[in-house]
Amino acid sequence: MTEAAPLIPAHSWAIIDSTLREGEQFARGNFKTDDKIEIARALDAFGAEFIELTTPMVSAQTVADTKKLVGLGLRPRILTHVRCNMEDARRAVDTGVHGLDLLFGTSSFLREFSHGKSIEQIIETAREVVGWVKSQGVQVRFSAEDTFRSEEADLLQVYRAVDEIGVDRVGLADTVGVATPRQVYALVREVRKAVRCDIEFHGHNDTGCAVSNAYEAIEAGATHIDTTILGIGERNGITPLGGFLARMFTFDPQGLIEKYNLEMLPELDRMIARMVGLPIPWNNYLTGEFAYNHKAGMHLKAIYLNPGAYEAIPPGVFGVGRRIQAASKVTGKHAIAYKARELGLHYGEDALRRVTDHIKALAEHDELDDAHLEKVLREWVSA
Ligand SMILES: CC(=O)SCCNC(=O)CCNC(=O)[C@H](O)C(C)(C)COP(=O)(O)OP(=O)(O)OC[C@H]1O[C@@H](n2cnc3c(N)ncnc32)[C@H](O)[C@@H]1OP(=O)(O)O
Ligand SMILES: O=C(O)CCC(=O)C(=O)O
Ligand SMILES: [Mg+2]
Repeated sequence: MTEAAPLIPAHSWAIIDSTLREGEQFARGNFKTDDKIEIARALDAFGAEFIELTTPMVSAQTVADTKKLVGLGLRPRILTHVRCNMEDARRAVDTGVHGLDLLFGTSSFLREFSHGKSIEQIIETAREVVGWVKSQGVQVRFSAEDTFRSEEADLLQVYRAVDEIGVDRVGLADTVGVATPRQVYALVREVRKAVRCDIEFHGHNDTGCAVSNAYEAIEAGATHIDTTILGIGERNGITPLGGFLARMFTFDPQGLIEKYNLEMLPELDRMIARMVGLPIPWNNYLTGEFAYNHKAGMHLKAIYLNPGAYEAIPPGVFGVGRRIQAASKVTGKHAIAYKARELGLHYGEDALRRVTDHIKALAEHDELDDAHLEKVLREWVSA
């Protein structure tokens, strides 16, 4: 019997990691040349398909860093994120990057308060800029910034036009993190019907939907997802690499294992936490301190028999360990018996009930660590 094809095969989408672009817009993101090299090399070792860099318009240092990163000859394709105008495009192509991620705001907010251009002017400018970038043999993506507060008719007009001009991808950006998963699915579906090129999704996390929105985008036909390590970015950030991988792992575990060096995730998260001077959040996807902490008696009974009973994703695949917290007021006799057996101790049924109740009572008042639990278990046997 052949295995059923995965619901969403891992080879149907790629990661554009924007830690070195969106991540530089994070409150504490201010990467120096050496940091950028370390991040880019780590993303290469991990297997990210694309690395997006901040526009070279920022500074001479950014131009120099961009050239240096391109010169490393890494496997991920190096992209830079630039406004849709000829000056920025020329400066970007001069750095030797493999692709330009162009953007132009299409919502009334951005047309009125940012660049002041009409939809017709946006298309006219895109024609000139995209045409020129393509003529230089460089990949190009065109994104409608603030997509989900733009008029659908305007979006389709813009996307169809840039598709005809010859972009490699169009981008949908949930710039203020307002889109719902259903909206993302519906709009990507419409865009999928309207263009032949690839489709990229960039989602902010203001309303907590960045991972689900990225997933819905893929389900609807998107081919590229923007992530950053730990989700760093403007305000509270974008789709985190780890959260996105956790989501996608459940559909095609083997595909992800073959595509990426998943065991590197804790190292990537620690690297960025160190560089931005913040701890990894305790509840972070996969790598948070308590992401694999098991505590309740009912859970522990089953976990000892088969960890899959209370884990969607085996932690070892992502280089993470599990923690069994057996000594608490919510523990149960199976967990205590298991802990005792590990110490070579065995209790009859009555003794097990009594020692379990004793531990639960102690834990009502005090935090019990493993050493304290061991002491209680040993004393109970000799008492
Ligand atoms: C949602 C996002 O994350 S979008 C990406 C945001 N990234 C960045 O801003 C990159 C870092 N930015 C910078 O270093 C600077 O903003 C620069 C170098 C790009 C521009 O700096 P300045 O010339 O000082 O302009 P400033 O930042 O104040 O204003 C933005 C300018 O970009 C224009 N602009 C905004 N969006 C676009 C666009 N998509 N295409 C072309 N021009 C645009 C605005 O109209 C404004 O131009 P104006 O001076 O003619 O009014
Ligand atoms: O270029 C894009 O698609 C995304 C730009 C961006 O960071 C955003 O809109 O939040
Ligand atoms: Mg963004």
